[in-house]
Amino acid sequence: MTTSFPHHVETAGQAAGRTAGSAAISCVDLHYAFGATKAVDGLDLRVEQGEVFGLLGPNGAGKTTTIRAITTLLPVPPGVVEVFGHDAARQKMAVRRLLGYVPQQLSADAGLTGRENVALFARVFDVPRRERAARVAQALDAVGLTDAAQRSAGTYSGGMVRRLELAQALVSAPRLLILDEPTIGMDPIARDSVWERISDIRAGTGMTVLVTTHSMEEADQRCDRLALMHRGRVRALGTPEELKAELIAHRRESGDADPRPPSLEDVFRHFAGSGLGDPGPDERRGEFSDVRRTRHTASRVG
Ligand SMILES: Nc1ncnc2c1ncn2[C@@H]1O[C@H](COP(=O)(O)OP(=O)(O)OP(=O)(O)O)[C@@H](O)[C@H]1O
Repeated sequence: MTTSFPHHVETAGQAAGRTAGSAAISCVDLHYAFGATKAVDGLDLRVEQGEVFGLLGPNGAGKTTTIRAITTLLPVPPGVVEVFGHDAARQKMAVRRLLGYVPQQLSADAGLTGRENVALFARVFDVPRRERAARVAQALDAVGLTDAAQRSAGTYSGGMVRRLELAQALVSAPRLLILDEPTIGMDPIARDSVWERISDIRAGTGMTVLVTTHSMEEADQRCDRLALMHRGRVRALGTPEELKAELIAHRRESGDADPRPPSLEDVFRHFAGSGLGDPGPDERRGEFSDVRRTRHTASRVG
């Protein structure tokens, strides 16, 4: 991959508000409830600059709610969530300018071409008009969609749709990329292709990545550190190897003589009381309509 992806350039105002050496993401005692449901219940989280950080947990653990708080889409009190030192309550626009977000819901429009979809995001994210065409072309190139850019997104395979959504998130050259289940509905080849694109871009820009996934293999292979969420809190935190070592130590202390080296699945079964596993029917390359079925559907996709 030869694409040189642009680095995020801070304005003077952004730089002034940023704490030197700040974490990419800091959440301190984050709470969020939907009525009586405590979706996030005292979450502490620190994601360092430049790492690929995996947020794992069973359905309903609070991962998406946490992401929505970080992306300023849910209201949080001042002083609780910071992104590169910017307060998500007081400096919403500064936070939004720093991040690219690929939500679970489809964000590509089937009726537009690939290029039009990315151009739309360039406008929404305020990429300067004179840079737009070049940045859209770079983003499409970075995800390997240049040749398909003139085709309608409705003709794309599931893997191509996800790469298109990645291009949409990348067109603003984010310092923090947030991916909510980026490879759901993809076969292993399409999955690897998405991660290779992300890895290429990170190598050029140092971009931080926060990802949620139900795939243990993805978490093990792609993430520098992981947090396991359960019932709105972080229950375990560390590199995949540290988490496995923690389970071995726990087995030793509790007299459990299981001689098998633990897998991440074992770690999560231990901390969350149940396994995570991949959602079943997604191990195939889907068409646009399949992706739509396997993910929550954005209302603007017909
Ligand atoms: N808009 C909402 N209204 C009411 N309850 C909600 C809403 N969004 C989330 N919840 C509830 O909050 C809790 C946490 O949900 P959340 O979507 O954050 O979990 P998650 O870990 O992302 O789950 P999944 O792996 O299924 O995506 C769940 O009990 C969920 O039902």
